[in-house]
Amino acid sequence: MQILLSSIINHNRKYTELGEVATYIPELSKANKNHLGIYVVTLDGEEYGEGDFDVKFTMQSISKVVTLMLALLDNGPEKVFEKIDMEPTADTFNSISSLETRNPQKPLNPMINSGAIAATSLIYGESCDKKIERILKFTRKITGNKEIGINYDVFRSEKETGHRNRALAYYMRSTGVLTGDVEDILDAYFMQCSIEVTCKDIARIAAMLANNGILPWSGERIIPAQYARIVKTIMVTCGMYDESGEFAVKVGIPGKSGVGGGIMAAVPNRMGIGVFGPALNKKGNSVAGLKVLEELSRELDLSIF
Ligand SMILES: NC(=O)CC[C@H](N)C(=O)O
Repeated sequence: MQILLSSIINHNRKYTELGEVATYIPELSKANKNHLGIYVVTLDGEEYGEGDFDVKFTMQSISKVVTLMLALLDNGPEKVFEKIDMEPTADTFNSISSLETRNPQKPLNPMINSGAIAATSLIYGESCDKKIERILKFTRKITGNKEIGINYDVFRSEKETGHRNRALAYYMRSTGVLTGDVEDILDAYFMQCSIEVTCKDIARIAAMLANNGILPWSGERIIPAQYARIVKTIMVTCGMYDESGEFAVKVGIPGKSGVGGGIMAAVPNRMGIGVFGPALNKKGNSVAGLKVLEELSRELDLSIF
């Protein structure tokens, strides 16, 4: 496995040249576009890291999986899916149009920004501080990494420039999807996106999902198997935004990407994978990260289809 991962990282690094680091959140533009790393956690207890697997990056949209799990634990699936739909979209992750044209009362799914902001609003805790404290605690528990925290430079950068998310949130406030203080909900959303991790951390979250909600290394149940199934299904249909179809065909693993360059992939009953490469394609997914997962899936026959 180590040799395989090393060769995959080495010959896919050239693809980092084909993408660009995100600049719409100014702080993210400081990333090194040539970084590429992978970490694998198998369910029988083996771990492998290659390339830039220990470089820190912010979760960005990968955090949407964490907050969906917590929203499910807090409210149950019925209440969550009364507020947020579970339908894929062919629009971009920050699209506004579908909110009005499809169903003003329901963002399309929890993996795009509108649905994720709604999911964050459902997390128990009357203020941003309370919600984020619980999100951090939950993330530390799943990853086993007590050091996990927020990159406040990225948080401030997004808070200052996140007008599009602000537009989505105020629109949802007007249609009753959100209740309460919109800025406070947005702060919680921007903070969850700014949680700093490495490939290892997201591989561990993926391993728990791959293991149907149980931490493979301790046997501790984090979420019911039914919630793990819901989350993995939504990752398949919506996790790579408007590239989810192509990802399902080429990689075939429940995955979730973020504009920080991370991709988290949960191979049911086999392994959790964390990939990092901040050079992104036009859809906001890691260019070389996709290539790495495509090759690994082919080599180890990981597609669930
Ligand atoms: N695709 C992403 O990773 C988007 C997350 C980012 N924080 C945003 O809201 O725009």
